[in-house]
Amino acid sequence: MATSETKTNNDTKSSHDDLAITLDYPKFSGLGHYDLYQYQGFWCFAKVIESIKDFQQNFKASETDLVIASTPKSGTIWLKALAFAIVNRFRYPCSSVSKNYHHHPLLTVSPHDLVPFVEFKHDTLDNDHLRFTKNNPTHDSPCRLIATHIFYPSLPESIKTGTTKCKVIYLCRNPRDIFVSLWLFINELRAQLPESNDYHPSLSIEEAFEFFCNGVSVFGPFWDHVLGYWKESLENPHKVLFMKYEDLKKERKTQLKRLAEFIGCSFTLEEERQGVIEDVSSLCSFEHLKNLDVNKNGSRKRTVNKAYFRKGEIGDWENHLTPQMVKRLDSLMEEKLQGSGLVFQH
Ligand SMILES: Nc1ncnc2c1ncn2[C@@H]1O[C@H](COP(=O)(O)OS(=O)(=O)O)[C@@H](OP(=O)(O)O)[C@H]1O
Repeated sequence: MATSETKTNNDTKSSHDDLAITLDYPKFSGLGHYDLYQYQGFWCFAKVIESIKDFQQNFKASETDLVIASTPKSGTIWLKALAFAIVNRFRYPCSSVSKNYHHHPLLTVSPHDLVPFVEFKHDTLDNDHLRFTKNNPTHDSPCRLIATHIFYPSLPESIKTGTTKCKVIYLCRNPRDIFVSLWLFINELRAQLPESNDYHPSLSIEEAFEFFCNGVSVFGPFWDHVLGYWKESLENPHKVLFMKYEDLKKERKTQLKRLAEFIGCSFTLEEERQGVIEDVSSLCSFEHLKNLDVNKNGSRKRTVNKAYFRKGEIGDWENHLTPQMVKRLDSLMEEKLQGSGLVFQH
């Protein structure tokens, strides 16, 4: 690893530690790289709490805001790309034969920078990372897009209960694949840290699984995360759209139409005829995004962009989980989601 990267990681870690000293929240150190703190019912990093408080206290939702919410590793980066492509399609055409196609921001900027997480402000390399979200909506781009992993009840009041028509799109994924993706991602982050006496090269799947099942995961417990948004989507379907990674994979066109309609910029019949939905889908496909230079070779402060594009498949859990793990996770989910009507496909 390059010295400058090591220094950045050290700096980031020590600033997390400094802040951590002042925190009065339940703490979990088992992940081995950064401690997790339990804030308003979910587990997250110290620095994130600072940003969340800022978001909760100072964010004022406007009519046209669109909040992309998700549980980590559910394909957030994909939904960010899709939502960005859909709301900006008149300004930035998605068809590769259009003469303006090469100016499309998704070709050169990570979706995580185009639609930033409000809680990861400290992790961006770009001081002006909110430049796209700051854009006032125009007739070309009807929405301001922001993203978050925080629990539904912790969203700012102006998003949840304000008189604004601000909308929330939630993405989740089956817990078996979420767990595997998260475990491998944590190990990817750990691999980028410098070695030290108390540093373990990787977190074993058994350890990580135990933590996950006990509810200790980044922005977990997983089941509380999904249930918060699920219940709100049932009570307030015009406010919260609940989407699943598996549906997006299997019924791409139907789900993109559903997404655009919810946002308030449905595809017209003429657009459908011209293949605009397919264009959006191809622009944001796993293979296409993964192979763009920015997503292959670019990086953020703590993470290389390629870590967000691993396999992009349904069912990779089969390569990692034992039958006993599957059984335990399934019965845990059955117990936690009982009576909610929420089910996952694997
Ligand atoms: N375009 C596209 N299509 C399908 N799947 C995709 C796409 N882009 C990313 N991915 C897969 O999504 C997983 C990363 O999830 P997140 O973006 O939610 O990660 S994060 O929470 O922002 O860290 C991660 O899943 P796994 O491959 O299973 O680890 C990515 O590979």
